[in-house]
Amino acid sequence: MPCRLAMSSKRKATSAVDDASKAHRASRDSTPGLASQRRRVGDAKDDSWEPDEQPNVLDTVIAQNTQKFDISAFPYLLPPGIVDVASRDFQPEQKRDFTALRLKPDHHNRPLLIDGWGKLILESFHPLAPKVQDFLITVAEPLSRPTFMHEYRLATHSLYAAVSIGLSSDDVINTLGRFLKTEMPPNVAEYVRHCGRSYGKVKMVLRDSKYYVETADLDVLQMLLKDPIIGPCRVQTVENITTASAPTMAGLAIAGTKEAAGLREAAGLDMEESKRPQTGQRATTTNEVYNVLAEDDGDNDYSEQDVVHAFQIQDDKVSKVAERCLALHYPALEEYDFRNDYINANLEIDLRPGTQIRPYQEKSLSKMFGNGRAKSGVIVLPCGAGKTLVGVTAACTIKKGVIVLATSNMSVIQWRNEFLKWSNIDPDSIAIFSSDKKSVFTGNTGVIITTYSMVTNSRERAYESAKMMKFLQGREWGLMLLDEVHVVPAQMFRRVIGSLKCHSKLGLTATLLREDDRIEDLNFLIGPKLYEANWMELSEQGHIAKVQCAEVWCPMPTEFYEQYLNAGVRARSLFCVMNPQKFQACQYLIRYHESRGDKIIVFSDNVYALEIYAKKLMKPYLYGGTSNTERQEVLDFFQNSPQCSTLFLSKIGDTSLDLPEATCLIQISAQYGSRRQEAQRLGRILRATRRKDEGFNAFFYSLVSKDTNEMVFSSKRQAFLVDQGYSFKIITELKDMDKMPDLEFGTPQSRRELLSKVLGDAESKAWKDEEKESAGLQADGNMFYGPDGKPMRKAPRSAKRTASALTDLGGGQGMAYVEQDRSANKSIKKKKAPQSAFFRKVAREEERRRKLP
Ligand SMILES: Nc1ncnc2c1ncn2[C@@H]1O[C@H](COP(=O)(O)OP(=O)(O)OP(=O)(O)O)[C@@H](O)[C@H]1O
Repeated sequence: MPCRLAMSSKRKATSAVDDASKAHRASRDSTPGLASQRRRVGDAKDDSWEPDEQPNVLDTVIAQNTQKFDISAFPYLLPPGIVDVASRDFQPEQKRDFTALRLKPDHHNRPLLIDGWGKLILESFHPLAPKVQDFLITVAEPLSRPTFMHEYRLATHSLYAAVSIGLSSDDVINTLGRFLKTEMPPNVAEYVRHCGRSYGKVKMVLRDSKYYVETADLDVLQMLLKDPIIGPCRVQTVENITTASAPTMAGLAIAGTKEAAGLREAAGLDMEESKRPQTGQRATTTNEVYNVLAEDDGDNDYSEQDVVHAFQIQDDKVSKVAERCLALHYPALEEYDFRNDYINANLEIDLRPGTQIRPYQEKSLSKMFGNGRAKSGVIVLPCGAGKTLVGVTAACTIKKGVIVLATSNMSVIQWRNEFLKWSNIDPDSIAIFSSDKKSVFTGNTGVIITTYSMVTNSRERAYESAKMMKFLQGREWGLMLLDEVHVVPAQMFRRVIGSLKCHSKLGLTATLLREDDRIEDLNFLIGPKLYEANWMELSEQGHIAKVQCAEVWCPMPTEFYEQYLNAGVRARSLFCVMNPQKFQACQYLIRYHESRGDKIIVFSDNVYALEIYAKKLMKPYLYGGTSNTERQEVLDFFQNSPQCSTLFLSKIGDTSLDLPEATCLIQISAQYGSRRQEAQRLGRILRATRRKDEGFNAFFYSLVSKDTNEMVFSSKRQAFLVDQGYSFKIITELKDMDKMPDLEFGTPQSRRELLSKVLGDAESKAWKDEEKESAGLQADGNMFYGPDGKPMRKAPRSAKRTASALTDLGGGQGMAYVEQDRSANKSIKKKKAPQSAFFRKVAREEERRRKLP
């Protein structure tokens, strides 16, 4: 490590400082697992000041009021926007009170503890831990997996997922019982049994382009029909309820992967062609459906187990019905018996013979195809762990029409390339529907790759787009692949689910996170979480890079801090990022890592700061306003030239950027407390090609201005990564930084000049440049995220214009062009020559070299 942890003796005495520090501590304390992770920093045996170990007024108050403390009575103790300490730190403590539990005599041989709320704690250092972990990942939801203790929770969805792959409630209870240090609490056992009983009773089936709710249980049918929400969603046709013989269950099959080494052939792959389900016999049309069906039941040859009763629901009510079924504890399963689908055309697609599926990819797919059918749900793998290949393999297994939804045009192209790379699909069978390109596949069926915004666009469409949408909506798809599926719960994307008819859906993401509470909605919009990989395990195995994370505290010079305290909320972030000591830390770290041969990405959300930093340090930079050609040029240069070791990136680089050369990341400004952005940025260095080198480590530095809101946000941002097992070291001082030659802003005079420049620009330029960023992003079809981390369709209100590629501006690409700020466009036009000082410098140097004799 280039840095030394050192004691910061200075503590400013202003009340504002105390507030900020308190806020910081409170926020840290409010993050589950964080405090313990922070303490691990102490393992470094330094004598550094540790925030967790300082006496905290809040802790004292809490300690004195353990039984009766009501945080709402003390709102002034918590800074606005911080989750209250009482509910995060204390109530869960009560829930995790294990004192009443009786340990089994041989408890030391067992690695698992459970409380009365279904929370499980695994000793991950126990010899049995790997086995238990495999089981837990099937039946429970991982909450936090730091080095020594893993937390899981038995949740309804995870139990449903377990039952769906053939585990019975008793299997779950007995297996857990074997691993537990204590007896299983009876209420938890009852809860598991309850989930087992209701699971699988209701199914959502797509047949002949119509959606049906199916059940074999007449009591459940009656309940659903009488339900005030589900009842009205029924399609009132002559044939209200149909009764059919139940389709036979088939064995496990991951078809289409037989050529792929590494993917275990599952039992029953050579499944018999089972009988096609008979199509519906008419049952009755009366409102007293239940009674009549009951009579019918007695009259026909079917036993209750052998028949299913179904009623059709309106296409646009599918997610509403699914949501309600879940609320009634009868989740509507979406399972696709693709082997017995004789209606939809087969797609010629198989994995290429050389394709080697990694074990965790195989495991995740086995959860999807666990009972011989394709289950809808979500697979969570870390950034760079190969979600695309998982999606491609699922498509090769189902072998029916596939629709892929991606977040940007760039991602659409990447998906197409990955399909061609991993599978033997005919290139003509892949179509693209994006703002840049529209193509169709030639055969009866194929793969179509599009963006969320294309299929949710509610504006009047160009003729070509409208035709394409009709094509998408007018047929059944075997599989819908939803990339970055965490965006789906946004109101505008929900429509996608209803408007496209798919037999199965697979959501893929690294960060099943939203700052709102809508992530749970994926359970009925897509399906349960089927698999979530362990980041630390994958980095131990070399599939993703090992990363050392650090938060570098950068004190602010007094004159900057005064301005910071007097500034409004938005301008404060400008002073934080323009803090000259932060600049120096960034300069120091770049120099250090360049000298080690690292390739460095510096991330700044603030485009004004991005430009100033990059120009001063003579490095290339990219932001939303950079043209596509220059963007490609800069990326190629960064990847291939030893002359370029550092690249400055705005948030356009957060996702979908494959830069395997990058080994170090420095974050100077970020989007408030967004946990997802932190993880996505870390993802840029997880794919480092050098990850398999002996002793290799990538580095992630988050630079925060000390005693400011940045510290609070930083703690919140890290929470997700800490739960994945990363620990952030706190660096309070960079060794010998002030002795570094050419250190910028080393004199009071230069700092004063910087301050007056920032003050002068604060009102105008700084924020105008954010508009440029937004414009560029919109042209790219990327998502915006608001201060709360929620995805937004449009640029923030301050954005005045939409820039795009010239070809798009003709209106034929299905994108509307709005120009409201003409002067801003002029400034874009002016910038035809390379904007980057770095490139100008390279050009000058080349010119000089040419002139040399
Ligand atoms: N089984 C595999 N064998 C070899 N290479 C693989 C395998 N799986 C994935 N990869 C490679 O790993 C890299 C990352 O894959 P991919 O882009 O699909 O990751 P991702 O999980 O989608 O990342 P992000 O979340 O950052 O978009 C790619 O270069 C891909 O080709």
